[in-house]
Amino acid sequence: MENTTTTLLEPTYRPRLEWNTEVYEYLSKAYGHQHFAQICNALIRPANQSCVRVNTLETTTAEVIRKLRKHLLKKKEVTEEATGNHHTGTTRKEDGVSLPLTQAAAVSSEDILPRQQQQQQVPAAAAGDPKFEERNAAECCFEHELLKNVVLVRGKGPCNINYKIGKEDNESGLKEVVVSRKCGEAVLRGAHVFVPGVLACSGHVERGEMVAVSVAVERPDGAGGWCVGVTRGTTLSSQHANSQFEDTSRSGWFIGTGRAMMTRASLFRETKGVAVEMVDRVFDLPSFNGLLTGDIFLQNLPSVVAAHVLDPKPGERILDMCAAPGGKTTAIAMLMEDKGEIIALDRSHNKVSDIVRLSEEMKLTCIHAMKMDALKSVLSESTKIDNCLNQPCNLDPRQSSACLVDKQNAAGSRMRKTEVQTTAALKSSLDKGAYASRAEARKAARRLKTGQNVGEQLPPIKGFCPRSFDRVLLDAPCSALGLRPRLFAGQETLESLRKHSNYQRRMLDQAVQLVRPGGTLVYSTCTLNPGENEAVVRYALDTYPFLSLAPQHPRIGGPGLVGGQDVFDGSAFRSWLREGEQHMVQRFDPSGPNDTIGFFIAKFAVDLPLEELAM
Ligand SMILES: C[S@@+](CC[C@H](N)C(=O)[O-])C[C@H]1O[C@@H](n2cnc3c(N)ncnc32)[C@H](O)[C@@H]1O
Repeated sequence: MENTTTTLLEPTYRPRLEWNTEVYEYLSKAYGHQHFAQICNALIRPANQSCVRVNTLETTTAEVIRKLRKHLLKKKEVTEEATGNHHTGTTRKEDGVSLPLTQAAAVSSEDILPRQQQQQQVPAAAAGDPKFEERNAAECCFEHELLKNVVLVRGKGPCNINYKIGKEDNESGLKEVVVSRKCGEAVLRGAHVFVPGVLACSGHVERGEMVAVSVAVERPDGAGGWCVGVTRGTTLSSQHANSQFEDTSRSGWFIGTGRAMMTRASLFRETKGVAVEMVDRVFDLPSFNGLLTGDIFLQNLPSVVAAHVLDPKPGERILDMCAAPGGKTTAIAMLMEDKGEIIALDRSHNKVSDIVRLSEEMKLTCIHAMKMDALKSVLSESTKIDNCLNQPCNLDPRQSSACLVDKQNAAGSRMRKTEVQTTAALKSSLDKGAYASRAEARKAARRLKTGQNVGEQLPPIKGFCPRSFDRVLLDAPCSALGLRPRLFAGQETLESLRKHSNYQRRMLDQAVQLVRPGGTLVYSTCTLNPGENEAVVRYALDTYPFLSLAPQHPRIGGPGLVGGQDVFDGSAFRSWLREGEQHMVQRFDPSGPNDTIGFFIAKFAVDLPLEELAM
């Protein structure tokens, strides 16, 4: 395996995005070399605005904006106090966007402004003027022009950070903490450094001491693989000092400075807690941790769009096939005003708990989370006959709720905590005329009444009747190559991309069966790979003639890719969209004007299968 690197040169943020060479060539060809280079440059940085979805059932967008603006003003005061940086009277132009003063203010006058970036003088009267600051907070936090339940909060970056604070008598400047890639990506999104994320640290770091924070990212190991180069517990010696990291071959990337919250020894002894509280960041995005819990949810804009595109209506029955942690599920529930039923599946037990927790936090009651393999979510003919009180489940898709069954296996199933929700789903489904035995119905009702849920036996839900949902969302597991910030992309090979694509087709095979005629199926991913996007749409349209692409509202993303590409040694030519189809899908380009993650949405209208129309 060979590896390929794409480099972005910034004064102190010099990420190099590593790719498997074949994947790099495949994507470069798909997008064109220049466009793909732009995409890579966008991937290594976070989007410069955070997207907050409002729980409109509990509060209003205006109220959230008011509270967030207040929070931003307070945060600015705290940051200035911590850094000792007050208004410098200069503003900067970053990436062609002129930033308001507050966005540039966290960088001291000593910091180098990015090369070739414009400086402007700002009237001194503005400095510290509360009205001016309020106006800036207002400009940084506003309602999305198309999505009334979305608030955008602007950040800033990349900023140059002064790593040599107090260096007069100490040439190497700050001591250093090196964190894992996952931790680094979280810090770039606005988090602090938590103990498990710390890999290495300079000797003799004391509590309260300022440190430079870098990320250890995989590099080619010379044998076709990758290595990180730092193991947990490493003591950084003077040869690791930050000045050494400033050449492009360094193993870590600077992402900011912060205050150590514990000594070096505690950093590696403790198992949890904040290790470094970030003070100055290369990308300064507001942290929403613990803020307005239950009233807001931090979510990527395209994910909110996907929920809107599904267009769920109050009272409908929706299936979210791959739902954890529940971001889109809860967005759908709010659009349904919490009326109707959403079955939210995930194959991971722990992740189902996340859906339950989020639903409870947002006070949503129409969501029934359950552990199920979406690849086996359609009941087979034999199971239907055995378990649906001998009634055909698909006579009236609007009535045919979950077929809650398999008596044979019921005895062996021990219920776990999160399956409390499943019991609720069972009762709810029964209330709505689901097909299950009377004995099971009585048992489920008794369990709910007596509160004897945990530890009790529960008949496992084996699947759903064909055509039993008004709408299905398949937010498929994917290579996630659109997620940002992404500091490493080398884990995917052509072979792994092919596997994702095949998995998605198998899921889609299930999804199409579960939508009622006249219903809607939405397919989405957070990857850039056309093999998991346009090629899956092509497969769906070619395999199921009763599917057609449906218009999407709102339309915020760009068009899909037309044509195809011969990959996988020429053994499989993957066709994408045909001319005219590209405007029916939405593709979110990380390097595009919306500055979002890479994302893809296709919406299908489901008609009656042709053979049934002929009957
Ligand atoms: C892209 S994530 C879903 C994100 C979610 N829709 C949201 O908006 O929060 C894909 C999810 O699919 C789940 N998954 C993968 N294979 C699955 C399967 N066979 N059945 C059910 N869930 C599956 C994964 O556990 C993962 O949580």
